[in-house]
Amino acid sequence: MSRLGGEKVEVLLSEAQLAARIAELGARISADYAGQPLTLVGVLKGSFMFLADLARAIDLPLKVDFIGTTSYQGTKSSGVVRITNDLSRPIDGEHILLVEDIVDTGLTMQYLLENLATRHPASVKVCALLEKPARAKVQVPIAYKGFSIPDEFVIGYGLDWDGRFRNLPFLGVVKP
Ligand SMILES: O=P(O)(O)OC[C@H]1O[C@H](OP(=O)(O)OP(=O)(O)O)[C@H](O)[C@@H]1O
Ligand code: HPA
Repeated sequence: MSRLGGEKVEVLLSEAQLAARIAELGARISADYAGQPLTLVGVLKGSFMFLADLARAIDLPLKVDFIGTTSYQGTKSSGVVRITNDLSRPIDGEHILLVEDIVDTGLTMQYLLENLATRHPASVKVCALLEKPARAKVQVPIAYKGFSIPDEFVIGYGLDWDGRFRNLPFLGVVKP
């Protein structure tokens, strides 16, 4: 049995498409933050693979931290965002780039932007690999966006369905 666990999965974005776009995002971020102290904050768990690739595409002396959130059961947002792991240290005075796998309803990012603002960083911006505009419940400013995707529940490249499929190297959709 493969990492697909017997499910039929259609490729939405291939490894090559993801890599090409992440290289572009990394080059833009490198230019925009040149000469400034940058901290990437990965939103766990879904962003772990994107953050690993994005960090290597940024040619700056950056720092990395993580914050864990959860709000989904299966394919449904509960609407309640909970922090499961907090940042490891204070961020006052730092330029923070929140690195997120997907902005779907936008509720997770809205919560995090409000929460981090209370910690007095120099700036906070969002880098999201994916955005699902059709499902937005709140508008979130995404400074660096990889792809807009259709209203389908996607898996792979860090994103899960009930905890599974995070280790697919591409982004896919489960087919019935
Ligand atoms: O815009 P939203 O509707 O809030 O959805 C986006 C969030 O949902 C997923 O996280 P999840 O809560 O499933 O936790 P996980 O990252 O551990 O899978 C995803 O990784 C985002 O953080
Ligand atoms: O489409 C999705 N897939 C996986 N996790 C998610 N969290 C929000 N939207 C999604």
